[in-house]
Amino acid sequence: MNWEELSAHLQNLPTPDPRFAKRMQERLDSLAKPKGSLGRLEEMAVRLAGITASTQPEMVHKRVVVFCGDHGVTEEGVSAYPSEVTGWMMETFARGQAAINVLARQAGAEVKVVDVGSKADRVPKGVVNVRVRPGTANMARGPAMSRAEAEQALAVGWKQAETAKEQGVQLLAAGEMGIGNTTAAAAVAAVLTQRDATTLTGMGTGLGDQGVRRKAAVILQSLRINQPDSSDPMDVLAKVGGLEIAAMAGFMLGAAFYRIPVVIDGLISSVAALAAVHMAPQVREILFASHLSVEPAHGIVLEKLGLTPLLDAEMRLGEGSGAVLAFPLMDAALRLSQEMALLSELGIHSQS
Ligand SMILES: Cc1cc2ncn([C@H]3O[C@H](COP(=O)(O)O)[C@@H](O)[C@H]3O)c2cc1C
Ligand SMILES: O=C(O)c1cccnc1
Repeated sequence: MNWEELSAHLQNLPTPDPRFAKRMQERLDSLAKPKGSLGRLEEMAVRLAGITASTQPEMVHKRVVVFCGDHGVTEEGVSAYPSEVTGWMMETFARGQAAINVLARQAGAEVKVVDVGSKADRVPKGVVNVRVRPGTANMARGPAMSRAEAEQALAVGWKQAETAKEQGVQLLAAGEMGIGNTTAAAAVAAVLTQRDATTLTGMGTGLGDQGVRRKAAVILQSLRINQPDSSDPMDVLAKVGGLEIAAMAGFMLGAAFYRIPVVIDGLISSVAALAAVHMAPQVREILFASHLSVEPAHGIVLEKLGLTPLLDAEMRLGEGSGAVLAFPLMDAALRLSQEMALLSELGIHSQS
């Protein structure tokens, strides 16, 4: 799908069907428990019913897509690890030995790894090679990429949602790998939330206080040099974003188009979500926030999205790790709606 076709779809993304959401709420209210007592699990089941237009949504086929891209801004010393780690982790994903592989096995989900812009010498077997360019340019010196490249990366993500639909995937998670991407994510977050970049800057992979101060200065310089237009999310993604961030935004837009729920992960995927919502507000309706990352910008971004995270496990990994941890909670929510006895079967009535 080319950019013109894709952007035409953005104008009329579907919204959840309130009739199915209402029927699910009625069903939950009739189960053998006090009304509302399953809290956020109930909310999840209701939302899933609306998104899938079904009173018995099935989330059997689950997938996390890990979008990989490198960042030219690593030249400025903004990460505790070198860029080469992105390629090494792609190898590890392919061997099934990264944290995301373990957590996905635990959750009964597939892992799909997509190289949208790494600088790795070779793309490991099993990793989808759709590289738009080998890493972004250093955003502290000029735009990270051209608008056309950002659009291409976005289309890569959309295509992954389309493929998931064709393959019958019922639940998605958006993950990423890209050394330097907490810098890009904080920069995009600063523009889209209109907050001061310094307060949004965190340790990433493990910078100390001095490193975090330097990183904040690099973000401020990148914003000053590029002057991204906050009313134009594509401009923001191109100038101070990243290839995997743009791809994740496209993935979420595509998932909204195909009515597939997406669980977002930590800071980076949440920033991609915010960019997607700025392009098409309906995207929010298919998104679920999994956890609250240690990164200081994450809570602010989730608040802007209007989403409440399910877990706070003090994680700061990425890859989609927190997102797949939330998969079993969604399974639980749906099983409860399907397997519990009804109050009426037990002859129980509320007295209020
Ligand atoms: C071994 C390793 C595995 C990772 N898996 C995810 N990340 C995470 O760390 C990176 C972002 O942090 P920063 O902006 O500080 O570079 C991303 O690749 C993210 O996915 C990793 C980082 C490392 C070192
Ligand atoms: O919040 C995240 O997802 C995160 C934080 C630090 C490093 N990588 C990812």
